[in-house]
Amino acid sequence: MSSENLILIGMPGAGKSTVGVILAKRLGYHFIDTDLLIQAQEGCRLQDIIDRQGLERFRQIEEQVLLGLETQRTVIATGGSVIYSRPGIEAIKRCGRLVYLQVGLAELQSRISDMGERGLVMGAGQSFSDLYAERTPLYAEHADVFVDCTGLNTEQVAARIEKQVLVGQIDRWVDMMTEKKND
Ligand SMILES: Nc1ncnc2c1ncn2[C@@H]1O[C@H](COP(=O)(O)OP(=O)(O)O)[C@@H](O)[C@H]1O
Ligand SMILES: O=C(O)C1=C[C@@H](OP(=O)(O)O)[C@@H](O)[C@H](O)C1
Ligand SMILES: [Mg+2]
Repeated sequence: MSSENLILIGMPGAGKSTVGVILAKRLGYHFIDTDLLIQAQEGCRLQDIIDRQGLERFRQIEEQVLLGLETQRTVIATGGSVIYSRPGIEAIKRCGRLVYLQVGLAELQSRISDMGERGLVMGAGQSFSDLYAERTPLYAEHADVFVDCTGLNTEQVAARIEKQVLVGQIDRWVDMMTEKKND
């Protein structure tokens, strides 16, 4: 594994926080969760920020935390709403590879029981399935690695990410060597 960071993206409930820490242990990497960085900085829960200061302010705070990331050899679990910030996405792209945890809508819904307390960045009148439809193409647009998590437990997802990231690195190395040979 190289020294770059691995950044987990995807819908709320996809397993970014849970799998992230398992993956970090497997790789011997550090682990950070940008949601926890926000909570530590603001001294309250995400839901409290949204309730007291609104969605727009939450998004600004999240963007500022993404822009301030300075880590190496770290698995970074992001919040599902990072995808709305162009500068935020550019910042995390500079940090490492974006790994998209793909989980179907029904599976996500079965995992998220605390929708009203989870602090989701969701417009008035928007349903979870609206959010899924809106965001899925955005995650896909920015992902470097796509991980199909269907039917896998957390350990299996972590193992799949590790394998796919490694294969991606070998592919990139082979491409580089081929380009050099053809120069
Ligand atoms: N692969 C999985 N299989 C079953 N449950 C999972 C899996 N990944 C995560 N979960 C569960 O789904 C819920 C949301 O996981 P979490 O890591 O908080 O997701 P995220 O950080 O992407 O919002 C948690 O209860 C977690 O235990
Ligand atoms: O997708 C969202 O709108 C959000 C997801 C949360 O993180 P998880 O994706 O880890 O649940 C958290 O960042 C915030 O409450 C907003
Ligand atoms: Mg999370």
